[in-house]
Amino acid sequence: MEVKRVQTLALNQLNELPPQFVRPDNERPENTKALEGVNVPVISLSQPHNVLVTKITEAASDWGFFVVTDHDISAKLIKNLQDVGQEFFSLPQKEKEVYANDPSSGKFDGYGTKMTKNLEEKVEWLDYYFHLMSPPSQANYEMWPKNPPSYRKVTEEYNKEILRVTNNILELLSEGLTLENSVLKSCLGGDEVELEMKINMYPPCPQPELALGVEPHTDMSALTLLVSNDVPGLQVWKENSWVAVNYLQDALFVHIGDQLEVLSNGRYKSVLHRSLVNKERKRMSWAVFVVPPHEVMVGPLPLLVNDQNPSKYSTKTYAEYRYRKFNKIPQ
Ligand SMILES: O=C(O)CCC(=O)C(=O)O
Ligand SMILES: [Fe+2]
Repeated sequence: MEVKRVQTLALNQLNELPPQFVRPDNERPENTKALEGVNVPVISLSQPHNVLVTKITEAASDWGFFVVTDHDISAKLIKNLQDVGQEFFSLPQKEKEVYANDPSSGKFDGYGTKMTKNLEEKVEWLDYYFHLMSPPSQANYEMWPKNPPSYRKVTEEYNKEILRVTNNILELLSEGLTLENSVLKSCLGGDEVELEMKINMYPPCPQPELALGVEPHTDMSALTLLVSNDVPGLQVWKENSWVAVNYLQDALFVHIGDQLEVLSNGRYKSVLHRSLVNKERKRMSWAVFVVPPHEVMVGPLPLLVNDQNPSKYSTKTYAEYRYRKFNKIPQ
């Protein structure tokens, strides 16, 4: 079935947002404004180890979100990643459609646009590109963009760097639970841990106050590490309000996802977040989801469960978790 892309729709210079994108009153950005004067935690990875563990642990418990600086991923590499992603989305529509995915038949990799499942469900103002990056033995390079030609080289390099930062953050978060620093990584499959890339492309939107880029959700990953272009839009939920995440050049936006909330038995919070869109400018973001292989069982770590802290979550394979989340079946 042919899918109408948001990018194609946006090219028509619409004055009005088509009705399938118009959110109900209580979801509209104009009625759910972000708190002023509150800022998300920003954490430099180059500070003394003990301070770093404390800060990351606090941010993961209080916010489920933090911004990371001094991660040593070069500005040049981030720029290259953004360039190849932008170049892909600038290709003629026909060339992009070659990579079209089809989630309804289990083909998640490729170029996609989320569609309504029923009449009430509103559509998000974005197109995306999704593919597995890591481990290399599992990646299906056929489903990676072949144009621009440097897409693969740049993305493989970014994959290596993001894996290094992921390992570092997982060690710090393990220590924050007073566990050996290797524990969280091994719960996620050790060297088999998977990294998925999702490039989000939010075209300029005629009435951004009525629409959402991505609707409120928590990520089903363990961690998500995201960079965006210089158009702000991400908001995180904190104590009953939205808090806008300011753009910070070359910083990584780190989200705690559902799998770390489960493993930590609720000590770390999977952050509720959403993204807004912009009237004049396109917004783009590059989200890397850190997930366990599908067959890995994930549940609260036995060391964190005792009489005072009974288990709050059931243990199941990541595949089962994912299936339930996609189909909105309670976990
Ligand atoms: O674009 C963003 O900043 C957020 C995207 C997001 O939450 C997601 O892709 O899961
Ligand atoms: Fe997300």
